[in-house]
Amino acid sequence: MCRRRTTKGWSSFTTVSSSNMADPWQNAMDHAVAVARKAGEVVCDALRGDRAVMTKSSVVDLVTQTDQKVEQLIIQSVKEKFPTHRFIGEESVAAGEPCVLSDSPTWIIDPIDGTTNFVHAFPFVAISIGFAINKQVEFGVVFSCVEDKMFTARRGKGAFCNGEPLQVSRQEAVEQAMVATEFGSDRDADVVDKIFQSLRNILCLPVHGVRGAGSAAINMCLVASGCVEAYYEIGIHVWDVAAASLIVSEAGGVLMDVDGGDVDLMSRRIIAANSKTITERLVKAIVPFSLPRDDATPPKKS
Ligand SMILES: O=P([O-])([O-])O[C@@H]1[C@H](O)[C@H](O)[C@@H](O)[C@H](O)[C@H]1O
Ligand SMILES: [Mg+2]
Ligand SMILES: [Mg+2]
Repeated sequence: MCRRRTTKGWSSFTTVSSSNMADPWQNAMDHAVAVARKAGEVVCDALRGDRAVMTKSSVVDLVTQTDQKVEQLIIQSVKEKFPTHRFIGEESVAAGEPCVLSDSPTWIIDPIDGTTNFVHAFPFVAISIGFAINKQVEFGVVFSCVEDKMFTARRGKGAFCNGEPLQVSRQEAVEQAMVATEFGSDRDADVVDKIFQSLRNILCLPVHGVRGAGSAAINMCLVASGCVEAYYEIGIHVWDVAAASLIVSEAGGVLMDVDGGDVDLMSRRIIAANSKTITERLVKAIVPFSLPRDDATPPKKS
C-alpha cells in the first residue's frame, strides 16, 4: 500500500504493477492459439491423405490446397472476432494481396510453414501466426502440429512450449554450437554457390553440426528451446519468421540481419541466435546477398 498527496491531504492507494494490468491483446492471443490448434488438425488430417502439389515462384516453391484452405480458415475466424484487423498471409500475397505492415493491428500468417515437408510427409510442419501493432510483434504462436508442440510468446512476458518456459542455450563457444539453416527454394546457381560458401565457412569454424528442420519457424523455436544455438537463412519471408522472432527474443535470444545490422522482418534475411557472441561469429562467416523485399512486391490486384 502506498500513500499519495491529494488536494485534501494524503490518501492511500494500491500500486498496480504492469503484470497485473489486463492485457488488451490476451483475447486475440487466446484466439490465435485456438485457431492454430484447429488449423493443426486440418494439416494433420491432410497428412494422412493425398496431397496434390502446385508450384508458385519456381518448380520447387510448393503449395497445396491445404495451405490455401488453412489460411482462409484462420483469416475468416479472426475476421469474425476482430473485423477491423489487417492481414498478411502467405497464400493471400501469392494470390495478389499486398504485403504491407502498417501501424494497424495486423495478423501475419503462414498457414503451413514447411510445405515441402508437408508434401513429403516429413513430420515437421507448423502453423505460424504473428500479431503486430505499430510494426512491432506483440505475440507469436507457432504450432508444430505433428509434434503437438504449441510455442507461444507475448512481448515482455516470456516464451513457452506447451506452457513450459523456454530459455535459449547458454553456449557461447561457436566451436561447440549446433547451427540450423535451410537451402530455401531458389535454384539460381549463383545463389546456391553463395549458400554453399556460407555453409562451408560455418562448418569450418568448426561447429558441432548443421541441421535444418525444413521449417523456418520450427528452426527458430529450436533456438528458443536451446536445442540449437543459431538459425540463419537468406530467402525467408515475413510470415515465416514474424511469430517465431518474438518466441526467440522472449526466450532470451538475439535477432540480427546477416550483415550484422538490425533485423528487418521484410528484408528476407535473418539470424536468430542464443547470444550476440555466436551471432557475430556467424555474421563473419555468412556470404550476404539481397533479394527483393517482401514489401516491395507490387500487388497484382488493384
Ligand atoms: O513455404 P513455406 O514452407 O511456408 O516456408 C519455407 C520454409 O520455412 C523453409 O524451411 C524455408 O527454407 C523457406 O525459406 C520458407 O519459405
Ligand atoms: Mg513458411
Ligand atoms: Mg507456408
